[in-house]
Amino acid sequence: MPPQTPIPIPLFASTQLNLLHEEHAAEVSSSKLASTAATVSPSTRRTLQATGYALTGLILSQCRTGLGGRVVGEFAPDPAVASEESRAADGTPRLGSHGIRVGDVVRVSDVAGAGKKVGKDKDKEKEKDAEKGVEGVVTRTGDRAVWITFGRQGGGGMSKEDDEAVEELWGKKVWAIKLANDVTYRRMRQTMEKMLDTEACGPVEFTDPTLNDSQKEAIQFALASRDIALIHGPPGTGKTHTLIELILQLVQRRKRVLVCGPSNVSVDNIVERLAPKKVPVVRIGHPARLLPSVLEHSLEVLTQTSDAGGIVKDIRKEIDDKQASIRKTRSGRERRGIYDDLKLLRKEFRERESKCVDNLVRESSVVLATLHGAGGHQLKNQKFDVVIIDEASQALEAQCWIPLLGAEKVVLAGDHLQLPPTVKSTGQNPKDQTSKGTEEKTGNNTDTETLKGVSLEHTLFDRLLALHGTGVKRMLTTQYRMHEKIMRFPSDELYEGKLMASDAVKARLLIDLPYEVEGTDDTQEPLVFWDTQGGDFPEKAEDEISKKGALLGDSKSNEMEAMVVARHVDHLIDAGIRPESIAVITPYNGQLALLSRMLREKYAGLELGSVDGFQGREKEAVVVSLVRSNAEHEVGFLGEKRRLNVAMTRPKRHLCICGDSETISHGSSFLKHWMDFLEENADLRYPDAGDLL
Ligand SMILES: Nc1ncnc2c1ncn2[C@@H]1O[C@H](COP(=O)(O)OP(=O)(O)OP(=O)(O)O)[C@@H](O)[C@H]1O
Repeated sequence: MPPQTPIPIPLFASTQLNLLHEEHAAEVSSSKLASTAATVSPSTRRTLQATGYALTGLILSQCRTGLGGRVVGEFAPDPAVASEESRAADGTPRLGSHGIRVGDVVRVSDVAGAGKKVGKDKDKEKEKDAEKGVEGVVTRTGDRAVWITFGRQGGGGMSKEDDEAVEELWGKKVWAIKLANDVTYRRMRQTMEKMLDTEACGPVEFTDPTLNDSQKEAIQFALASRDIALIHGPPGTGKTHTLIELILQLVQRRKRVLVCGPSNVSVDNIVERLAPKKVPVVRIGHPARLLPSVLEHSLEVLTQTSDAGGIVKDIRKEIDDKQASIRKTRSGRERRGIYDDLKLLRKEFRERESKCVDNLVRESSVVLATLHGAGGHQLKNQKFDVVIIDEASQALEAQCWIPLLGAEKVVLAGDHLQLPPTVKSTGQNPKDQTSKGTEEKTGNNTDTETLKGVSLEHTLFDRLLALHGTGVKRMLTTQYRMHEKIMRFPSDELYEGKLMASDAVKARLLIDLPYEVEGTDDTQEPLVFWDTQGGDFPEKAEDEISKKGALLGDSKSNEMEAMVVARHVDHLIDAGIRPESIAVITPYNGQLALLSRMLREKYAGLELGSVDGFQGREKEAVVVSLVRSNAEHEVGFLGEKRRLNVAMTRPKRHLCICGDSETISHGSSFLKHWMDFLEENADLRYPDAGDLL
């Protein structure tokens, strides 16, 4: 696949089909007008001419017999109605501008009776007469005439009726109107449908009975697509779950699949879930970086353990023995001889190993690697029918192209409404860099987004969506993580209200956890908002220092708000919630440092992290500290809705937001909606600054 992706054929074909349908409908409506020609007034006929549908004010000036015995009629402007301006210098009338072209199917009929008011029955008769007209194909157009060939399209010559109908036209004022060209339309449609006849994925027998409808549809869509399919998986909707079934379906269809992800964890996650399905898989990558649970599938381990690895094992032993024999040899000449042997053995070893690796990879229908790893020597010259990229909206576009070059078809799974890959300053055009702190730069602020108009944060997933529209993707719509109330806002605001909470999770509360939890205001409430508005919880600018002591830029913190967070955590823990079921997240490193000082030692197991770092994770209860509270109503990179989306979609049973609604609601319309939503739907609480101190 070249880097500049051409429009995928199915998409092209389906778009063309839609356009053809519209075109055909327009043509049909104009031909309907033709069938009511008797009631078409001269002015309507002129309008039809002006819009390219008709040619009026004609007379039949000549007739001759053309190929196949068909009659070719020459139609010239009626000299009686042609205006002075429309005449040539010698006085011959000209046709004037019109939209009738060679190849158009037209009906030529008598204009007599047009525009006359007649009784209902007579009206119908006139319509019938007019319908009689005669159909033909425009075979030539000129300045002073058009030539229309009559007779059936597709062979058969002239019928008696056609002959008579043409005969009738002599001496009459006639007009020609374009008809819906059914033959041409049908041919074009058939061609487009053939292009759409993707791989005829046929009925799919799903191996996993738990798949929901949107997951099944996404799988069918991906199987049927010829070159590109995007699977859009909002938080907790089972992207990976869906990909596993897709891989199994592809294997059943004897397709060779390369599965990639931006990180080792993302790839291992799939290996782990695929392995129990008894599909032979090979995981490429350094064993030291793989999860222990997937090691047995690693290429390096397989080279030693599989049958194919036997030939390598033998020679390895020979090398070891030779090496040992060096020590026992005194004679220099003998030693040199052994060294020579060793050299040859090592060469042989490398050759055998590379052959073994090659065979192992070649024989496995599912190969897994990170995007980066897919560029390694093991996959050189390997061809795959389908490349699947999980977490594609977390990967840089350039990375995605590593496995894609040479791929026939790609399936990308991701969610472009969560955060894109983190791009440090190295990825940015120096001209675009501002004096702002690092945190504000890694966000998607408009001033940091561009790299001479191109942003590294703009992923392939984004680009394909922008290029081809939503027709190229299918969205998974049932989520298996959040309580219904936690899901509501992100669903309505970002996912067109299409998310549904599965029955298993939609009403789950902390109090229902499988260990003893006390029923409190918090453990029985999925959504809490501690609103710090009023100016008593002001933010503070903080220098952010790197581990090596360098000044990275400024961050923000909010000590009073941190106390609200800490108190909420205290309450959760007092009610029996285990620290490991809780996460405290914040977009600002300054605040994270502060919260860590307050909570890390107090509650071992409690997770503290940045919003960005928590993407892809989940917890039973999540407390979010928004930090920003200032008279200027500045919200910094809280303005990035994908960051807020990540923050608010991490919890399963309880989400607690701490922030200043006054400052935050001024940040963007998204933030305003969110604050309004929380005010109406959350358990709204106002902390007392005096109480906390
Ligand atoms: N059809 C289903 N029926 C029941 N549970 C499901 C179904 N699909 C997914 N799940 C569950 O939903 C959870 C999330 O699934 P998975 O890890 O595949 O989602 P994901 O979209 O890759 O996750 P993330 O949102 O973290 O990217 C898992 O616990 C999985 O078992």
